[in-house]
Amino acid sequence: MRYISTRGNAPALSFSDVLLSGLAEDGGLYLPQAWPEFSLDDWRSLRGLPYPELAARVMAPFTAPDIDFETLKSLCEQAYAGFDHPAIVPVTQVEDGLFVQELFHGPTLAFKDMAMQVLGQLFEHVLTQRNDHVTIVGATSGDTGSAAIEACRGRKRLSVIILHPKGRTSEVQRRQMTTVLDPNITNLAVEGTFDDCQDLVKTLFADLPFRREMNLSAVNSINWARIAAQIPYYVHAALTFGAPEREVSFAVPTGNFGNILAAWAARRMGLPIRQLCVGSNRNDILTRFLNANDMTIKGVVPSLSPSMDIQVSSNFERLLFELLGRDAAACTWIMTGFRATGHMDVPEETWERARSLFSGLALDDTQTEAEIRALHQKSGYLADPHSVIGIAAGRKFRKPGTPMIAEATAHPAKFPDAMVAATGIHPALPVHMADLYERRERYRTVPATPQAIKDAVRAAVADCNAG
Ligand SMILES: Cc1ncc(COP(=O)(O)O)c(C=O)c1O
Ligand SMILES: N[C@@H](CCOP(=O)(O)O)C(=O)O
Repeated sequence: MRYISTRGNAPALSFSDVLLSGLAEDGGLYLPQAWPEFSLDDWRSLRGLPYPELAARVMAPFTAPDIDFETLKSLCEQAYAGFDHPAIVPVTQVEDGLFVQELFHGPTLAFKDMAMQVLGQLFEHVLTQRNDHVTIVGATSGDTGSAAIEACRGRKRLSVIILHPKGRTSEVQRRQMTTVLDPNITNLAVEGTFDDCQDLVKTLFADLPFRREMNLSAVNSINWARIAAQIPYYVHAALTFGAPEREVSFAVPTGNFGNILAAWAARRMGLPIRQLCVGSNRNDILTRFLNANDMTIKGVVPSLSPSMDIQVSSNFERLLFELLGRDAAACTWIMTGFRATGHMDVPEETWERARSLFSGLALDDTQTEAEIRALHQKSGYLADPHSVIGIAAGRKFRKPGTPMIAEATAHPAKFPDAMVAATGIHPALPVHMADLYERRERYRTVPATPQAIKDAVRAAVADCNAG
């Protein structure tokens, strides 16, 4: 498979090159040159497979010919070996016609592990083949960072620098990152929001001399490999409910638009998905867009679901490119205008196309807390402040006869304060994290300027080489 940029001005690359480069050199995001399409029989042949094999079969068209199927299968088996549930992505019913697929059974208790554990294996495999080293610079609002750190710690061919917004993650999320002391891991607490962190990462990638000097790579969902590894769980859930003979719908708590874009990709590959429901918190730009074609940045406000405190949803660009009929010039024009003005001018017919498939619901903190409490009282299910927003969106938009599957993206133990406030229950951390509050932390606070981040990246790589 070859990949093209949404901005149309970067060379087409193979999977391995896309994995290592992350963002396209023209500032765009990579997408497959042609979408693989699975036949009804292809979908049926995946039924009953162990999750790692299913994941490899779904990802294989994206990674070929660079990675052969047996290698990919073995990498997926290693990636999911440490998950604490035999089904990897178990599904539970919470209400009539409303189900929850739990994506938080990996080492850092969030859905990011689903892709990041695979990425860790892929990086190791490709870099060993090429005898190369990359510097990963990533931005996190709380979960990507720890998942990336866990997947990459101790790997000699990777230096990892993670930017988190200072004081805007939960304490568990911060400690999951800052207590990892391996020499190839650096944590930067940035004086700004997640959007600032993400923008700084993109600025570093746009500085081509720096990018080449440091051999920069990405672990955020701007890296296509992340999206590719998030598609299989939608396939797994749909097959469980009778696909391809029966349609299903999904509801996804959404921030950077990566998770729900993976669901859209599964649909584009032929999986019968009826509706895609976006759940937002007070940072409701996506819901405002879907409801009123109002994609205007209003500034990020802290919420009970910090990982979704995002206003610039990077992966929306991939959807936009597709909805525009892959018109890279139009996509570039709209994205450049968005960056300059903070308002995205989406043509009416493009918006209508988005609305025909996606619906959006936003909950503020009071509503989120009430939803956690009500769901727990009615069904006994304890959902974290992110997952519950997806569940509420699923309930609102569910159509009779079509199962609605809401994605549970984080374990409630990552957000104890919100859980106690809503239910009085303090969910326990798993045994491997039981001493998290006693572990030593290491991070540096930096201003939100490109120069400060560049200096910190150079210093981190030099330290790593010296160590
Ligand atoms: C727990 C949790 N839920 C939801 C989201 C939003 O997912 P996405 O950014 O893929 O839209 C995130 C962060 O990305 C998250 O960490
Ligand atoms: N919510 C994320 C933000 C980054 O999203 P990504 O999927 O693009 O890595 C986080 O928890 O860091």
